[in-house]
Amino acid sequence: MSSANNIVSNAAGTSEITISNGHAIIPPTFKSSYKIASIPGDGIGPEVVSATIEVLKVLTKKLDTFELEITDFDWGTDRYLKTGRYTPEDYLEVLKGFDAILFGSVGSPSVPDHISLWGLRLAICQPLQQYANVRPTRILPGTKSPLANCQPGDLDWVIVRENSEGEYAGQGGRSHVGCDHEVATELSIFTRTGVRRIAQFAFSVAQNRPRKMLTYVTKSNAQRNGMVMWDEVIREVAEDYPDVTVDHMLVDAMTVRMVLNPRSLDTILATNLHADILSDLAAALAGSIGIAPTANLDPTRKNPSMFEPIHGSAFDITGLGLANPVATFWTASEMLHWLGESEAAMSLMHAVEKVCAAGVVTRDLGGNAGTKEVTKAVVQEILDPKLQ
Ligand SMILES: NC(=O)C1=CN([C@@H]2O[C@H](COP(=O)(O)OP(=O)(O)OC[C@H]3O[C@@H](n4cnc5c(N)ncnc54)[C@H](O)[C@@H]3O)[C@@H](O)[C@H]2O)C=CC1
Ligand SMILES: CC(=O)C(=O)O
Ligand SMILES: [K+]
Ligand SMILES: [Mn+2]
Repeated sequence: MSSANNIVSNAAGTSEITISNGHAIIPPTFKSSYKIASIPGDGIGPEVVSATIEVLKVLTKKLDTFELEITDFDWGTDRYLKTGRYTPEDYLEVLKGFDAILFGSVGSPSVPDHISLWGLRLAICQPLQQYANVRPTRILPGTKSPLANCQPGDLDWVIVRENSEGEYAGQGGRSHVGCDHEVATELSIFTRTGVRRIAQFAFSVAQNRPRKMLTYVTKSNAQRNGMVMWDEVIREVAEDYPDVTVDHMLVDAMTVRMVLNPRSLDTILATNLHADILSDLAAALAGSIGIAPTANLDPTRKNPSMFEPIHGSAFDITGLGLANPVATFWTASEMLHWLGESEAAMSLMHAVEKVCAAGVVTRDLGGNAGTKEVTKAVVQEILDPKLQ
């Protein structure tokens, strides 16, 4: 039987991992030192990843309970332009030697986006079976939602995104290229196994959150095959989680509900494409895409999982020192939870929240601090003897 586990962000703003599939339990393996592969990538990726590594070094030194052995990889567009590949050929074997991967972003104005995305991010997530993409979103203290009357606590969601197939399966092709009668196909692939495993995972997440609510999102009116199978499989899986309240939304109406009734949502399950879109919307509703984290998990723990901010390379602000590092700090906190280092994970989030509450925030959140000022403030909070 496949197993699922979950990252649970609770309403108090802390996270804890519970690992369960109703039956199987796969706890993390505690170590005195974890091997982390750092892949900063392109654009603002290196800016936010280096800020995060600085913060992690201070945190681990202060706690003195475990070490992070961080190895930096230059995999990205510069490497592609020089060698024709984003990674070395044996990159999967290399990554399998690590406990986790910390990723920035991939994408550059000098390479078509589909080449860069498939050359690095998807080339890692899909073969490593990181099928569960987990995207917690909430309004951090001291920051504001663009929604009128939406306070911290009114928007506290975890979006679970299918991360291995669906609309991003990569199947399709182009014929008669360049001719008037050119035809291009983009085939979505939905497997019963793939839907079942992500549904089990999402139900576990919902079950471990205080409200025990799952909203699943499809488009099973217009799309009458794959999406209808999604609905069927989710209803089957729901029978194993009788304590979870389930409801269903069509994706178009879901955007309306997210904006008009954020309190009515808790855990959200959607396909690769739908959840990709909904989670950028969720981040914006929580204040900025610059705060939102992602975990790309292989819940079986056979392969390392990968942690990244949900945002991309942000060409418009690259090199200006304006990138909000909070998304990657929160990402690192999720990574620590996954490794089982929950105390460290919570300390990091407490420090980030105190800095946000004090108004030391970047432009995207309405402040005037740069990446460096926010990073310095978080480091100072971590060093504060009062920080738990
Ligand atoms: N997982 C990944 O590596 C992803 C890569 N991409 C790639 O990134 C490139 C740019 O994509 P876009 O669609 O422009 O999305 P994007 O997320 O890079 O940027 C969208 C907007 O959000 C702002 N933004 C993003 N992160 C921010 C941060 N930390 N602080 C402040 N503002 C921030 C940007 O300045 C921009 O205005 C493309 O090549 C795309 O394929 C996009 C999304 C995810
Ligand atoms: C590629 C992209 O936008 C994402 O993974 O969120
Ligand atoms: K990213
Ligand atoms: Mn995205």
